[in-house]
Amino acid sequence: MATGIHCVNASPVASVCGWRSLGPRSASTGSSACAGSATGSSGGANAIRSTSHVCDRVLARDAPALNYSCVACYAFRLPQRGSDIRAWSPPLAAPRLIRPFLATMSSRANVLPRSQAAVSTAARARAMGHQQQQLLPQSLLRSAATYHAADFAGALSVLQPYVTAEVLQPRYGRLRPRSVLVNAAAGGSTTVGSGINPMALDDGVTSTEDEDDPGRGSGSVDDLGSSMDGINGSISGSSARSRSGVGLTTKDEDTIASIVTGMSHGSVAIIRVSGTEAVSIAARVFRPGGRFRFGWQPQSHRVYYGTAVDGDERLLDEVLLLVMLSPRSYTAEDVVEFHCHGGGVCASRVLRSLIEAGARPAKPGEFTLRAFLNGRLDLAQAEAVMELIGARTAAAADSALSGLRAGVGAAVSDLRSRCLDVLAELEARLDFDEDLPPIDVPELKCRIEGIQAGIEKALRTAHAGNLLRTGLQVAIVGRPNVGKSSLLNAWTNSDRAIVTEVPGTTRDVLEATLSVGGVPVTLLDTAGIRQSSDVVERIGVERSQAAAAAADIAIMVIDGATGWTDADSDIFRALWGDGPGSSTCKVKGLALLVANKDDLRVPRTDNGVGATAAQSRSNCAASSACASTAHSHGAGSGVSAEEPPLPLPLLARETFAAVVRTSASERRGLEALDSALLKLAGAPQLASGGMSWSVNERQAEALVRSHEALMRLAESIAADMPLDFWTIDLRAALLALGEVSGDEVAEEVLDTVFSRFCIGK
Ligand SMILES: Nc1nc2c(ncn2[C@@H]2O[C@H](COP(=O)(O)OP(=O)(O)OP(=O)(O)O)[C@@H](O)[C@H]2O)c(=O)[nH]1
Ligand SMILES: [Mg+2]
Repeated sequence: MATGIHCVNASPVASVCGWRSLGPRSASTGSSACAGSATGSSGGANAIRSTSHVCDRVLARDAPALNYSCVACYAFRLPQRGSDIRAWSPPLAAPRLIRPFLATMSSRANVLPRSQAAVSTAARARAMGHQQQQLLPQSLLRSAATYHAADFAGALSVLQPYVTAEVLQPRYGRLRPRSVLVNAAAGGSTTVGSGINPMALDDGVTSTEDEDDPGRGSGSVDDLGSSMDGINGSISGSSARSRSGVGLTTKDEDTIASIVTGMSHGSVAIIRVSGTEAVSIAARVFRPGGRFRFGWQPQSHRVYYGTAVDGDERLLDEVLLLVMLSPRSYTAEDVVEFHCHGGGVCASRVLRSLIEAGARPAKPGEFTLRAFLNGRLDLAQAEAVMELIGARTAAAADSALSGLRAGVGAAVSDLRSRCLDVLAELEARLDFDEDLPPIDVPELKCRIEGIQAGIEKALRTAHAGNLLRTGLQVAIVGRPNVGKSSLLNAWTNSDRAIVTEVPGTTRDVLEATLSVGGVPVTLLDTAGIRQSSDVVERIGVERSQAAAAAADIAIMVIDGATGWTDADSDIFRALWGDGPGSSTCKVKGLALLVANKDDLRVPRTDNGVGATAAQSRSNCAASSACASTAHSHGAGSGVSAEEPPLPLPLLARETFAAVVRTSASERRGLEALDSALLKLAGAPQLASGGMSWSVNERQAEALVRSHEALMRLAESIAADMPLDFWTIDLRAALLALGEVSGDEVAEEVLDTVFSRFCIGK
């Protein structure tokens, strides 16, 4: 026996798993007199002595059996010896930190001498599915927090039986948190007699209730979450209190309510109520109809018909009530939804009545925040919810859905766990250098490069993801009458813009939206640019130039039948050129050239006759008679590929990334325009629907930091720096990866993320 950590080994569950054998010298060294039984069964004073002992050993790094506690200290940010234990609050998203803990456990088992049982425990821990592991965190964290009030050895002693019990118990429903705790306590953990009884803080879910309630103990995954909630609730409250007064991310016990369907004039409006009091508050407002009129005991995932009333029993609306009890709800809390008549008035009245009955109006993003804090979603998934709600195209929604289904989180968790594996190996060398074979540096480098490649792969999704989220603003500019408004109408398949043969028809900037290969595009039709004495037209021209300068992509339209003219050169000089004639509004973004009215162009022949003919017809370019004649001549397909290149001044040729021939009146060349736009925007694969999840700006920034830290690590390895330096960079990489999923994230970041949500989300 080495330390208080080994107290757990005495627990029936843990000893079955061979936990004791994980430390190489645990059985033989006998380096401490602080046996397990002393920590747990003899109560507070011994526990504290034991804790000090454990701390000493962690700091001295001389106790092999404490490797796991090092990892847990790191994962749970347990305080160092001497720090005020009361100031500790678990990291906000610590629930998911247990996964790295498990991963490390596994990798330790790979590098350290161990028993066969330990290997199989570790292997099974690794084999545990993502969802199962997600169930562990909250209860572990919160239980750990309770025990932590006494000492962190106690906290770890709670973690271990959970982990081992989870490994051993494929049927989660058979596992009762209380019984596990009792096991831990009986096995010598610090709980009993430590002065803090975690059950005393319980939200009233006693083990008897758990045992008796078939709905909560039927063995499903959800049921475990439910039964653990009693424990969870207690510590969440205390940890929340310790963070009180800070931003939105403070988890509180209020029951919140909000209209979640917006105030539009739909036929149905939904009000969501979430929190421990959701059912009782709803019961004060809801009057069931039919056979429930004389007695109503709401059951989860049932819909009830009835009415909503105010405090004076005045009828507010006829409603449907949907009950979703914890943890099988969006927030993992008790949730009740009122489905009212739409139109705003009914829902507002019912919401007011719910607030009078004790609910608090939800803040923006608070439902999703609770889902995150309760371990229902990771941070990347929470962000995906926001993206899904705000998606403007089907491709953007698909990408958000893919993120919501743990796309980003899973990929980053995998990278993180690989980082932890490497870290575990390095730390093992720091702890037991003399016992272990030297590090295989080429193999280590290879693993680090693999992680970097994974980060780079995730980063490659950032640009296309950003395009899907924010879309593109595209301004159409050119001289009057070249067909800008016609092009906007044809492209958006609408009659949005007025089209006439009178030059100067469009006077102001006009907007229309469309999806180009899944990218939401905002098209801006502008007034034709020319010198004018008309004050209104002059203002219109100024706005055209400003729109072109501000857009992501400027499309300059010319008359494809006449080709490039001097008037086009003037506009080009004004928008792209320097010196005389250039405007103050310069186009800095990307540029395309569209040669419209291609139906009027006479194809060039080898002797150039066509060009002359087209030139001679330029005066009637706008007339429909000419258009039909040109068409009968079999004007081009709209794509310049098989056509001779359009003669352009050198500077223009260098400025425009592509030249596309179109006929707005015949709706030709629009696919070529789509492709050119996507290619220019850097997302050609979007057109083929080849986009799944993508990282957003915040996640990309964290991934870049992580990549940089791994680069530094590679440099440290190349420079043959001491191992300690390697671990510093590796920890930095881990920290940055943890920010993506929210495993390790500052409260301010959470506030920023969730404040972008709107009310009711
Ligand atoms: N034959 C032919 N005529 C076109 C085409 N596109 C536009 N036109 C005609 O050209 C004329 C001007 O079209 P608009 O779309 O109003 O041109 P605009 O560039 O918006 O003009 P302003 O608003 O004055 O700047 C109309 O008579 C259109 O029918 C085309 O592709 N082929
Ligand atoms: Mg126009």
